Amino acid sequence: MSAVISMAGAGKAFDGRKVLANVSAEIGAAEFVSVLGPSGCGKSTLLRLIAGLEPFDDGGILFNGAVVQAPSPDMGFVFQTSNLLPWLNVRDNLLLGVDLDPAAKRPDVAALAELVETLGLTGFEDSHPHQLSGGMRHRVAIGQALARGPQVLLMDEPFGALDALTRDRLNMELLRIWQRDRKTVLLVTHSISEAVLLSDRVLVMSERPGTIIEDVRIDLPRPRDPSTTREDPAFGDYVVRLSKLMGVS
Ligand SMILES: Nc1ncnc2c1ncn2[C@@H]1O[C@H](COP(=O)(O)OP(=O)(O)OP(=O)(O)O)[C@@H](O)[C@H]1O
Repeated sequence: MSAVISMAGAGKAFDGRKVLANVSAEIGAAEFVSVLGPSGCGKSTLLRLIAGLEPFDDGGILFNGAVVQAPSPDMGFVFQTSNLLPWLNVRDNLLLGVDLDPAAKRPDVAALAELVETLGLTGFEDSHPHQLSGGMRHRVAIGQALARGPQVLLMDEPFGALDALTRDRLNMELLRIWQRDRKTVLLVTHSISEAVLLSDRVLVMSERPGTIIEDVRIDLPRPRDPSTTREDPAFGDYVVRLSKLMGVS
């Protein structure tokens, strides 16, 4: 496996308090990896270190073999709360990150139409955020990250605030995009079942200072689908195993 993201003994402290300690893991090309861990263990911080939004203190974090020192256009970031600007329509919101970054390549008309189609937003290009459902707004936020054509998608609890049905739908759309484009995805989630449903591997973190205590490979057949995959007894076994590791069963 050629590592796209490689962490070796990475650590981070804020105001002298250790948040992350000795984090080591490798994430390969086109892998879908989720991160689970107790609240406050440093999951968002870890994603921000990988994204180059925050410097790490100890160890190393490499992206395609180079030390991460600053954000890269090859990494797209989807935050917990979306970054949509209310006065811009869907099209302009999708292009926001590209337009703000002189190094980013603007998708042409055909590529933008394809992105809108992939996101299920065709016909809503001229709508403004207040005219969209919560799920649609989340899809625009994912689209903002995809518009730059990144190799890696870093997602920080992007579906946390959504109802179960919308969450299932967006999970399926995410899997479809991932399967089609073979992107590397690193997803922070609080949902054990979401992590099992989507991932090739689940990294389980300890209490703060967070470190990776388990790397669980999810050997469920693909393509996956919420209803059939959840009926697979192996799915339940993974959920039980991860719940035990998380101390919630
Ligand atoms: N910029 C910062 N300055 C100071 N402390 C910070 C900063 N960012 C995060 N922290 C602290 O680091 C710890 C880890 O925060 P982080 O958001 O990474 O955890 P998390 O695992 O993502 O939490 P949650 O699951 O609740 O979203 C928390 O105690 C938080 O207060």
